[in-house]
Amino acid sequence: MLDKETVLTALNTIIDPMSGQGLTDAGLVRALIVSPERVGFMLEVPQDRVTQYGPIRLASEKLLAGLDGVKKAQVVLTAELAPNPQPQKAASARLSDKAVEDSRPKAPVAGVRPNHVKRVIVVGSGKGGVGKSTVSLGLAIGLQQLGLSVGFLDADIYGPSAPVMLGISKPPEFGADKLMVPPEAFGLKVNSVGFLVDPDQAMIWRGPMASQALTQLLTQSRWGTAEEPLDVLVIDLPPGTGDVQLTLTQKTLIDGAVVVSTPQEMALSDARRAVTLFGKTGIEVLGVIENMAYFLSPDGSELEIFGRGGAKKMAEALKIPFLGEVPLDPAMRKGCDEARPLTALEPDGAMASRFKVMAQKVLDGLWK
Ligand SMILES: Nc1ncnc2c1ncn2[C@@H]1O[C@H](COP(=O)(O)OP(=O)(O)OP(=O)(O)O)[C@@H](O)[C@H]1O
Repeated sequence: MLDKETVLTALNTIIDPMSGQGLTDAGLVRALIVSPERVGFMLEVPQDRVTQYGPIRLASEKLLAGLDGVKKAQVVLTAELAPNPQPQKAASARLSDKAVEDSRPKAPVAGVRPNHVKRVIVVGSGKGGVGKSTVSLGLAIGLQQLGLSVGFLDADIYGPSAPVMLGISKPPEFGADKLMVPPEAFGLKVNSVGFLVDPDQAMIWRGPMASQALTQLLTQSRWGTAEEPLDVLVIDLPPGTGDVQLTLTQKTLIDGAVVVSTPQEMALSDARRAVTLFGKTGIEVLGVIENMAYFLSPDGSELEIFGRGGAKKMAEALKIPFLGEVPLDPAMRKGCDEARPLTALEPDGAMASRFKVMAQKVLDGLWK
């Protein structure tokens, strides 16, 4: 089986035109993924040099494709972080149908990206209790298992769950730079509104107070450094489409959103509202996930307890990607309650594979 060392050594034979060093030594090989399905990395270069590196991208892809045992090679050319503030991404061409006008990303919104974070995604749901936090965490772990550095911000003021799901009891400490240092759990950098306040108090926060606390968690946490920026920050939003979600999505430069729903019509109509909210704030919806799609019974049959397929149909109707379904799995519930996330503990298990596939789709949407 091919390993990362071999790939890095091979890539070092390609010379970076700027530094004269091999690509690996020059630090240009980022987010390297070596899996049985594919080998790939992000070639991260200064913004004004992107065109110059086109041939290097092609040469790297060709080299990877020629390595023994590689089925698919993919090199994504990306510009280094620009200073804040940056304009929000332009509207997506995919949401063009008149019928889904409301869910289209509108005019670009200026927002601030947290320092040293390359991409920010939000995970939302219209309705509470659909498993948004469970799915957000699964996606964050999936992205990390694909080789990225990942942060997880639990912004759910109505029910912060990261401290319990990940077993973190101590709030973050402050560094010399007066920034919060997010504690690490299962390879993720984690911060949560639950570390700042008693959850019972958070429930009764008025909109502006809650928004301010969330902005603080976002911008005053040391997610990454200039030398080691964070690849992706996953934000678990509070359920619904109220002021808090609106303010957060307007003030922050967000690269994409994922919407979680269960199959029932009630949950779906709320999920549609969440898609609309993202559209209004100029955020591209990277996809929809159907949680609790079915229950796999011990005899192997798939029981569709809440119905199945509604989220996929909704995604098709709104012309947004469907990322996949997550079955009801008691081991998943138990893992969350006991701070033993199933997909982190069983990285080769069926549930982890499912989340890796969805994380890959998110990744493809973020770095297209
Ligand atoms: N696919 C699943 N299989 C089994 N249990 C699940 C699954 N998804 C979520 N759960 C369980 O359902 C409960 C609610 O999930 P979670 O807290 O993730 O929902 P939420 O949408 O974030 O809720 P809230 O809106 O209250 O923040 C939790 O006990 C969780 O472990």
